[in-house]
Amino acid sequence: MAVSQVASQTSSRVFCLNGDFAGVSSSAKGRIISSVSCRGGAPSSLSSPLTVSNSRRSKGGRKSDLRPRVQVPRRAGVTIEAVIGVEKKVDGGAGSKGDEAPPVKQPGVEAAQVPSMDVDSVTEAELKENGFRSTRRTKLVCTIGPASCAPEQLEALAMGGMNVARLNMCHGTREWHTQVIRNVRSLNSEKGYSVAIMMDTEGSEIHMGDFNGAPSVKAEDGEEWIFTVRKLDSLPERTTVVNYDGFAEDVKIGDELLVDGGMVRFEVIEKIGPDVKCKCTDPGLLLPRANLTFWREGRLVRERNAMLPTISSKDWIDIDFGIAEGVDFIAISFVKTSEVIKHLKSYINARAPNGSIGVFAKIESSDSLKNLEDIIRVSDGAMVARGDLGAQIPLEQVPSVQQGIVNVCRELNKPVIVASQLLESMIEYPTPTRAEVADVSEAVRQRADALMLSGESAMGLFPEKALSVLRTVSLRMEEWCRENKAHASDRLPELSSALHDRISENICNSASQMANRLGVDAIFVYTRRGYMASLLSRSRPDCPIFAFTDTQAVRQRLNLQWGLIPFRLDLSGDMESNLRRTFALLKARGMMKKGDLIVAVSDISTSDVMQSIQVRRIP
Ligand SMILES: Nc1ncnc2c1ncn2[C@@H]1O[C@H](COP(=O)(O)OP(=O)(O)OP(=O)(O)O)[C@@H](O)[C@H]1O
Ligand SMILES: CC(=O)C(=O)O
Ligand SMILES: [K+]
Ligand SMILES: [Mg+2]
Repeated sequence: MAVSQVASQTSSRVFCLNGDFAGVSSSAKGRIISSVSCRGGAPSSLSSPLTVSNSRRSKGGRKSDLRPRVQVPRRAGVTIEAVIGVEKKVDGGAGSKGDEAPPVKQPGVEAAQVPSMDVDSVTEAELKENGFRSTRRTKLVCTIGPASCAPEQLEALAMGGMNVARLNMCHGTREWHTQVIRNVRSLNSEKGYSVAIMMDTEGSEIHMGDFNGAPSVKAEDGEEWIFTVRKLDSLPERTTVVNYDGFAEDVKIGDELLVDGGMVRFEVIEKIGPDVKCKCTDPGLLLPRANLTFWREGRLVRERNAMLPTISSKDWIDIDFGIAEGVDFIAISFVKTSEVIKHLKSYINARAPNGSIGVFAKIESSDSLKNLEDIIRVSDGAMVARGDLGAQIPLEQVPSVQQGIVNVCRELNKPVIVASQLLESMIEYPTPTRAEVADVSEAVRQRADALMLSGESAMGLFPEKALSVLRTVSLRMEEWCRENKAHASDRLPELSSALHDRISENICNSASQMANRLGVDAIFVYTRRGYMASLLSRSRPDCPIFAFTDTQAVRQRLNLQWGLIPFRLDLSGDMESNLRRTFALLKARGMMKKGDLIVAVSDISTSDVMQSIQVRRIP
């Protein structure tokens, strides 16, 4: 389809307010019909014809020293360097309504009229201290447990950069979870953090019980243990309960039982009614409710497990609890097909305002790998749950599968969390192994949206130290990637075939590319549903993305996406007014200063200019 056809079909035109924009040929002055491609052909969509010839970057801090060739003085003293927009014709008029000045208000006055712009207080402090460019792009998730549930422990994690608190419904009582949610919420409201909450379902996995309240129990080599399906109030020594009633019936003598994917191993030696006697063949620490898989003749026994529902009746009760508590994300364990995600999403939509809870698919079974694309397509994001995944597929396949899942998520524009054992040794020790640092770095280099701590923050001795390792390793690797232009040749396939979405996608890809070439300080996006913000995040630009949205739920959900700094702000339909107000508020709070250069895009369209890219210098 030719560009002109596209344009006529949508009554859209591409224009450039400032025809002298650097690098644009003079023949294109005034109207650049082809400057933003609305056509297919993914790779080329990333290489916008807008080549900016005089893009220069200074060494220190990489602040751009690009001077506008023509500065068009505009309203309220704001300098517009360039505007490139896709205009939606509403009334057949030729002019852009964007040129019509809305009522001019002084920035200071507006700031006073709009008292609040909410942004995470830790991010705000980092921005002020280190400047835009050095903010962390990779998001951090902490599993909350006995080592991190008290208000002061949660606050230490929030201060340390926790973006999302994860509650694993395998553990803890309803009261305990309610209290943790309450603690996080009060920290957010009292101290200005914006920690989101993720609920992780138990799923129909087979796991051990608790050990009379002990944090862990050692199983020694050659020891005989009883695995029982009896409901015991108090456990005799070397005994554990198994939560799955069919267990004693299903296992066979000679089967191997793997605890947490092989951290500890047992061999079945005798069946005695509801009890199964096993010998420890690989010693190690047994954690409460550790996951169990059983293997026969070198193969995982899956038939029984496969019969169990992905969402158990207990999970549905937990999900109702999550909806009632207004959690931001629900992660579903042991997803096998896309059907269960679709079903859950319609269940949630019928009970909670549309889209306010993000549904994440945990990829941790071989079934989920078979249906990976379908599952991710219908989910709001995914988790590479390497703990259980490593028990279901050979361990040596986990790294390449991880890279594959991260790639699919990026292609389909879904946030992805890399989880489990990132810093496992830090459960007990204050420093990580070199191999763990390499593993964390690799996930950052793969450009996963988020990294997750499990036992390290839930029941380890050093939750804050573990979080700080994730933070510093992420920052360093992100910097390395930028310095080495490690991702300059990344190609993303086109996401959608619907024209409106393709325009958004091309606008965002081009905006990111312009931002990189111009070396701007930040990209601003004004977005109601967060879609444009996610598209910008997907293109992984060199600078941070400030995402302004008017709903708290969207702001919380953007917390989990790479490179986004979400702000909650009342938005008007007029882009110019949004921009001026944001500049004033950010300057007043010391988060930006005169002369900073930004690229701005928007999907807010109450006026007839739908989507546009602007390059602005802060007045
Ligand atoms: N709410 C909690 N209460 C007590 N202990 C917890 C809690 N949450 C986690 N833990 C402890 O931390 C360990 C690791 O936590 P996590 O929830 O990530 O486990 P996991 O078994 O990897 O996850 P999953 O069950 O989803 O596969 C658990 O084995 C458990 O000992
Ligand atoms: C996080 C999780 O569920 C796993 O790694 O198995
Ligand atoms: K779980
Ligand atoms: Mg798991």
